[in-house]
Formats: sequence, C-alpha cells, structure tokens
Amino acid sequence: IKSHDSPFHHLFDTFEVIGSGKFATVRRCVERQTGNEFAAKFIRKRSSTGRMGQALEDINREIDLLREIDNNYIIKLHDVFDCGNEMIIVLELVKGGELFELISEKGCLAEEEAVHYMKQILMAIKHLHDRNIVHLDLKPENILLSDKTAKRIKLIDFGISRKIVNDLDVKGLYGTPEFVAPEIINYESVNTGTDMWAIGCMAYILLSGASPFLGDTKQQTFVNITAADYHFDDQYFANISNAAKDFISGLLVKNSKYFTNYSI
Ligand SMILES: Cc1ccnnc1
Repeated sequence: IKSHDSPFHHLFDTFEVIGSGKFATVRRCVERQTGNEFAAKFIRKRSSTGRMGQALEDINREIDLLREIDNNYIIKLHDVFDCGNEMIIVLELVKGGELFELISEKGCLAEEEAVHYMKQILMAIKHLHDRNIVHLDLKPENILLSDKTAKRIKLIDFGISRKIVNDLDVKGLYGTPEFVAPEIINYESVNTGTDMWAIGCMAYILLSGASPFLGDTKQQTFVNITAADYHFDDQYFANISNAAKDFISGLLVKNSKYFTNYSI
C-alpha cells in the first residue's frame, strides 16, 4: 500500500457518514474500478499555525501500525491518500454496527455469548501485544461486528495506539475515562497491562451491562479507578460463574504489567 498521487475522488465514490471522531469522519465509499465497498477515514491535518486537525506525526503513526497488523479480528488497511489538508485512510468496511449497540439493545449478554466475543477480542489483542503494539482505547464502541449472524468482531481505531519500546514508553493522559487504567490517570508509563485493564472493564460490561468504575462525574470515575474500587453487584452478577468473575478480577489489577495472560 503506498500513498497515491492520483486523487482519491477519481478512484472512489463516497456515501453516508458511518463514524466520526475528533478530527476524523468515516464514510462508506465504493472503489469505482472494482465496485468494492470500503470505509474511508478522512482525517484533517493540523496546519503549521492552527490547533485544529491531527498532527501528521500521529496520523502517520496510525497508518504505520495499521500496515504492520494482519489479523482477522482487526480492521484491515486497504489504501492511503494524501489529499492536501487531509489524509484519507481507506479501510475494510464493517457493517454489523458496534458491540456497544448490541449491549445497549440486549442489556447484557448471556455468559456463553460474552465468552464468544471475549475470545476474539483476546486474539486481536494478543496479535497486537506480540508486536509490542498497545491499543490504548479499547472500549465496546471500538469493537465492530463484521456481520450480526456470524458474531465476528473487528477491532478499530488505532488513533492513539503506540509501539511500546522496552515497556516504559509513552506517557500522557488519553483514552476514554471510563476505561483508562490507573497508570494513565497517575501519569505513569503505559504497557500491555493498560489494555488488559480495559479488557477487564469490557468483560464486566458484556456480562452485566453495568460499567465497573463509571461515576457521576469524570473525577469520580478517576477516583474509583485509581482505588481499583469496583464490586460484583449481585443485582447483575448473581447468575454469573465464578470463572467469569475470576477472569475479570485477574484483569482489574493495578500495575498489572506482570499479570498479562491470554488463556483463551
Ligand atoms: C466505522 C468503520 C470503520 C471501519 N470500517 N467500517 C466502519
């Protein structure tokens, strides 16, 4: 995949918006030559003077990570176009909606269905961690369903993902408050355990529909996280297996860089 000089709009027709973020909009598009559908992520570049838009360094980091990844449970990169004041990343189109929507509809999932999704999420994360890549924004909104019948997931959005070099690499507050690990809040270094913490949060949510640390304010959520203060409310967990609770407890461990395991 190389970044083209032939303009994106000669090769693709673009259609409805299917996702949007801070500096990016994702639209369904069709490659004229083949008729194949893709998701085109339009990212505004930050100008030398402005503050709007994403820094080129960050856009290129996301692209380089996507080029390196090749896993059935992670979104595939198709092409990249540099179009002046925006970069266009052409990605595999995933049509089954967000796992988040599924939980919102159903309240929570039956344990065997939650296990089915967690296995796929763990295989995607193992693929990343084996390459020293940490996602850093794992949450149900970033898990899409490739199609509702097959219950296959695709992990998306590597906008804040990083390469971890000798473990003590990146600092800086980011991620979504509800899912960030204590080391993010305490401005300590992140590591693969940072993703495992978020996986623990997602497992808790899939099984109960409740969010383990969510407070009434962002500040209260941060207090709950840094104290690792959560519990298995019997209102939701009465019929959940001990194995499932042990799995979650093993992940919601502070500074869990020494407890990363992928028993699938
Ligand atoms: C939102 C989105 C991103 C990538 N592929 N399909 C949909």
